Amino acid sequence: FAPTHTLRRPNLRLHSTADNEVDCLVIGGGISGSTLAHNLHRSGVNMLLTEARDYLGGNVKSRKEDGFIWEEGPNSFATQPSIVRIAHELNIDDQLVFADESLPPWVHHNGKLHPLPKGKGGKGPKGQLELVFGSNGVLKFGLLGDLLSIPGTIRAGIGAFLGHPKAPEGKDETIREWVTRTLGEEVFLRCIDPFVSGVYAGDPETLSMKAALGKIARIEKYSYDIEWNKFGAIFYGGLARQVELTKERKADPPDPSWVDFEYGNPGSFKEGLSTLPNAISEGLGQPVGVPDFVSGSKVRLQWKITSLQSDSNGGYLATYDTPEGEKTVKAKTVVSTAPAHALSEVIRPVLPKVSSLLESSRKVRQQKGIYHPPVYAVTVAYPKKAFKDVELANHFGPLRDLPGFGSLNPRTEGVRTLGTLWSSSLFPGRCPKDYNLLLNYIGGSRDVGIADLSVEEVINEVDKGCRQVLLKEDAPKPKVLGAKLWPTAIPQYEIGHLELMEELEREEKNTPGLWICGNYRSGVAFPDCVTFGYDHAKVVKDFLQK
Ligand SMILES: Cc1cc2nc3c(=O)[nH]c(=O)nc-3n(C[C@H](O)[C@H](O)[C@H](O)COP(=O)(O)OP(=O)(O)OC[C@H]3O[C@@H](n4cnc5c(N)ncnc54)[C@H](O)[C@@H]3O)c2cc1C
Ligand SMILES: C=Cc1c2[nH]c(c1C)Cc1[nH]c(c(CCC(=O)O)c1C)Cc1[nH]c(c(C)c1CCC(=O)O)Cc1[nH]c(c(C)c1C=C)C2
Repeated sequence: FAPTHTLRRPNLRLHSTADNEVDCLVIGGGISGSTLAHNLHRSGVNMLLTEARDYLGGNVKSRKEDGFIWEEGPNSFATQPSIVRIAHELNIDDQLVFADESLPPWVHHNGKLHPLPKGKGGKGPKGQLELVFGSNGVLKFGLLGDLLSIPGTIRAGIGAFLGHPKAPEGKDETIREWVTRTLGEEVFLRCIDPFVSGVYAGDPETLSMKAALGKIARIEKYSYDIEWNKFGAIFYGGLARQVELTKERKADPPDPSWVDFEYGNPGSFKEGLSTLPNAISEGLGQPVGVPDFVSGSKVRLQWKITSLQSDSNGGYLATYDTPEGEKTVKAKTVVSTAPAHALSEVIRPVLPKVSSLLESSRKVRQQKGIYHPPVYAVTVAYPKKAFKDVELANHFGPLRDLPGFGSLNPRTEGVRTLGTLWSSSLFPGRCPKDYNLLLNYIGGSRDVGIADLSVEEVINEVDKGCRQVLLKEDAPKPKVLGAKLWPTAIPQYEIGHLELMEELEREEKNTPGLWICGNYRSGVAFPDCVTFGYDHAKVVKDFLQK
């Protein structure tokens, strides 16, 4: 094929042949890229998966040591069919573990823990209105302990059952604006603010409601769509969403050969989430723990893409920095799943406009691009006897048993840690019996200074937070298992995000066979990434067949 070179890169090597030639090149071996590669390979596409790090999984990284199993990145997934399907295909379905569905998330308020409502089987809090969003966009109504005051409950009740002011025409509302308009300030501060921390580590004053919590934002539209409700009372929208969801699930039921699962139930694998990318790696011919070139493998580790250009045959030529020096790959189609901030320079030759749209997609705030704040994941263990001697509300039992998903700290409560996952309560075998294992997330959009602290300082902050919420005053120092900084952790779907994505889609039409994807486009949740891998493989296959 014809040599490719541009004036912008005078030092570019001229290639008479590429080191590899494939039908589909996948850039980035996180959960999005590896599941895509698995599906492409399975459907017979000649593909290559390239990853800058020395392992597959991206920010999914499970560790095991001294009788403890813990996660450095995501903790669990809300189970969806795409996960059960891929586990079945990879023959790791016997490794799947699901948490007890009735374990609620708790919110720390006024020195006490308050349970948030859970789906079926939960011991529903008693006393006040329960009004909480599930991430699938279903509003759960019921009774909510004493987390809300009586005026707060009345305000939420009016918004939920009677109606609320309409959104200003055409405005991209922030999460804070949307929630205070529909349900009031108190629901925002005590329920939604911590929920936003627990998903985006984000700032509800800059996140776009439609972009970040689109499924929930749509319940307002559903409520207006219902003829007999003219005031937007979102309860009816919640019902409409539930009906829609039930229809969707009936239309596409799980395969009878898959293991039984409950939609949305927190899940993982016995040895942690890395089980999935590890199984994909093995399936693609790259043994786990071997970062070097393996003959016949469909994976290249430690390959960092530096440039992507069009070639004269309508395909693409990718250049990589690798341990063996510069390498090139010629591909009919290319899918990038690398983070936006890693990609903007790479795609400048093919998509200059998208390149500048994504230009500042990193740690700097208030610029173009997609903001990715830093988050520390700190795993610590304390002996069970170090936990406060208190009984939890709603007959959940003693705090030391940690009967829950975890605890969230609203920004109003003076605890720096955003939230603590009660890892050893969720899945079996995560730590010795006399310990509780806690995964703490600290930092995020509202606390970017966390990245400037020393590891010891971060661990001290986490220990202090655990003492404020969970531990006795005389609790011993924790056993620290891991403290991992993700400098650009989770893409923030801020005001203007949807417009940016629309522009990306328009520009992408100029480069057939090249797709710029990732968790900043198809959703940040682990199951969203797995579903993307399944859906996008079909898009690539269709394109290649045409
Ligand atoms: C701390 C944390 C906790 C989370 N908790 C949860 C949770 O509990 N549940 C949940 O559902 N979701 C959670 N998430 C979100 C979810 O884990 C992520 O959205 C998901 O793992 C992203 O996968 P990805 O493949 O899209 O991106 P990534 O994992 O970022 O993968 C992108 C890959 O591209 C590679 N790359 C970068 N530059 C280049 C280059 N130049 N050349 C080649 N490769 C390159 C990177 O090394 C990386 O492996 C969490 C995320 C974080 C950070
Ligand atoms: C406090 C900080 C964080 C906690 N988790 C995350 C952060 C930043 C990251 C995260 N957690 C979830 C997602 C996916 C979102 C989705 O749409 O499903 C992300 C990006 C999952 C999640 N987190 C909470 C719930 C209820 C869920 C969905 C269920 C599941 O995946 O099993 C709430 C929650 N997050 C954290 C805590 C301590 C907590 C509740 C107590 C930590």
